[in-house]
Amino acid sequence: MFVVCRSNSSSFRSVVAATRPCFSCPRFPPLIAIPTPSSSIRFPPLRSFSSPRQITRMASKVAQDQQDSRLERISSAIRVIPDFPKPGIMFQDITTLLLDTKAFRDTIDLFVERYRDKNISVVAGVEARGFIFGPPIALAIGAKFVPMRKPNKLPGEVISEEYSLEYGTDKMEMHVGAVQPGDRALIIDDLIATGGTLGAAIKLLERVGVHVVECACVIELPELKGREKLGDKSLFVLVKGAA
Ligand SMILES: O=P(O)(O)OC[C@H]1O[C@H](OP(=O)(O)OP(=O)(O)O)[C@H](O)[C@@H]1O
Ligand SMILES: Nc1ncnc2[nH]cnc12
Repeated sequence: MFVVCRSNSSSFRSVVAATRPCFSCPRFPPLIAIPTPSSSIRFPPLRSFSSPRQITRMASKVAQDQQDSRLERISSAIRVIPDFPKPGIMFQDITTLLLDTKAFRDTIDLFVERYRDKNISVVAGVEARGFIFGPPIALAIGAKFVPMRKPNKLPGEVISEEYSLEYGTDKMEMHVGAVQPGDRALIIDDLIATGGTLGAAIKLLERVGVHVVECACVIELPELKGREKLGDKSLFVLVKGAA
């Protein structure tokens, strides 16, 4: 699995190669502190920085390393289950990510850091797993949360859009009146595979005059070329997995 922070519309990209075995949620063994006699401690020489630019470069390297370590932790916390829900599917299970409070918080923080200054008025979450990540992001950036639901779940008047999936077909519905023309939306889901789901969400929102600023997912399965279904819409993902 690749740890990646990627948007197809910007140069924001930090990639660290990492592997993620199936079935497990591996953790690094704890570091063991070995007592050292104080007389033997050797400190590296202090470096002097000759220009503010060098200091800025150091600071951005530190920020980059912190981001990469967050992405690695998120990647490691996602479990992969082969042959679920049917043979040939490598199921990316985010429930293990939710058990890791640091990785879950980092996931939300990375999205909030990206979207808090983008003037987003609606976070549209796709059922079911977009309902997990969407609301905390919406609250943090001061946007309303709108659920994009499976058919016959919403009680009010709905508009709907059919779409095809990696394993079947489905329909997505949204309440009439939940969004207004001119709203600026972020669409959030846990994963993009073939892109059918996000494509349907974009269509639903655009049909009622909403501007979709970006789609965001925790995981992308690049082999399935889901990005191609999004037209010119930008997609931001944290990690990539094998289909
Ligand atoms: O890019 P696509 O090929 O459209 O697939 C991605 C969608 O598939 C999964 O949901 P699923 O349809 O399995 O529904 P669930 O979250 O309710 O289980 C996933 O959570 C995405 O919503
Ligand atoms: N491989 C996969 N893992 C989890 N959710 C999915 N939705 C579509 N493909 C999926």
